[in-house]
Amino acid sequence: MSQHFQFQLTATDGLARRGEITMPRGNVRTPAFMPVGTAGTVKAMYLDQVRDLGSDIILGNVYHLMLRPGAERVARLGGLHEFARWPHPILTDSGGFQVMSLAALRKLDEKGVKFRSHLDGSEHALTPERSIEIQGLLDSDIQMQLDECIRLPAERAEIERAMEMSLRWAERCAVAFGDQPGKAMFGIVQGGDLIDLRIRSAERLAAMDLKGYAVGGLAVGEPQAVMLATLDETLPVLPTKKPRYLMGVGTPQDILRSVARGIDMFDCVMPTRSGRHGLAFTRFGKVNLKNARHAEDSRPLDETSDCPASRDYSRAYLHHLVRANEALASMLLTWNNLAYYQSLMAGIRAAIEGGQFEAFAAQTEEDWARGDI
Ligand SMILES: O=c1[nH]cnc2c(CCNCC3CCCCC3)c3[nH]c(NCc4cccs4)nc3cc12
Repeated sequence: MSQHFQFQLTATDGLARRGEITMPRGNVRTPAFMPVGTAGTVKAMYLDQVRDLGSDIILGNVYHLMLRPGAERVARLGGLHEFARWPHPILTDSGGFQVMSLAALRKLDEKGVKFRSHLDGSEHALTPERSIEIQGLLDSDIQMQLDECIRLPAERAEIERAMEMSLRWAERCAVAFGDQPGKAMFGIVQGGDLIDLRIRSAERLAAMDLKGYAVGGLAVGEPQAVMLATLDETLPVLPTKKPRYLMGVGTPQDILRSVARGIDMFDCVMPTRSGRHGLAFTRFGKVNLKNARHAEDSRPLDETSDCPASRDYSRAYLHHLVRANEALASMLLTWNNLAYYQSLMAGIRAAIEGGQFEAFAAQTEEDWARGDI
């Protein structure tokens, strides 16, 4: 623990980095996968389980929490850590991305974004200043700037307008955040799939000397090759000694290939959301437990796992639970999927420490290629 937000690189292997973020509430081993804890909970999990799987940090969601129960109410109740009984680090998003994908009747301009709640139609406004204020009320350890993420494909003019506005919003967020030694505010690189705009965005954010940098505007419909090529061009422009966070990514393969390019932090709804839809991630690929072929398969998902959900329950039972739409299906498959993601991250961290990352990545991808066993 440290009273200040600090990031140390402890090993590198090619462009892959092993590091540690130290904060007052605890340390985050990188490369790190951050489970999505939307409204102060990782759906279908107890947070003690999430912790026991090796999660050092979870995500909190401004959009949901500002609408319900409200940021001021969470603050009155002691902040998000106290409210959700998660005493470890929390990274909160700005709320902007979800406004653009969930809210009704949105109006976005230089000031910020006005929208109506998808819950009760009430009017709300998110400005850079209000987003940082809300993240402060939640007592978030790592706060994200408000940005505008453009879905791809898009016209250059549109991508440039959103990228430039996101840079101005980064400045406003940095001013609103001020100087909070034990916390961090991360900027977000935008620029779509246009390399010159990506470089301009990264250079201007690097000049702001922020405590960490996210790469946004990816995993929004572009091919994986475009995402990876964008990382190849963007990451060299960002400071080496600051954490890099690739937002919304991704599949196990996306994670491996992004770590290989120098990404330190990931968040993705995939393991939790797909677990609720009957999909299991295993070392040998994905298993769709809705499929009738599992109806009499007495094997567990992975007998070598130390996670009970992966080791102790037959696929036949899991198939039955999924077909019966039982709550236990979501619980066991979310548990399995997060266990798999965190074991992948632990393997990645160990491989970088041992200078074996390339071999680890190749073997892992080969295991998946064996397909659905
Ligand atoms: O530029 C971006 N700026 C801000 N957020 C982004 C996000 C959301 C990251 N997860 C937030 C979580 C906060 C807590 C609740 C859950 C989300 C992205 N997600 C994706 N792809 C995955 C996608 C998911 C859905 C559509 S694309 N690309 C993203 C790009 C940006």
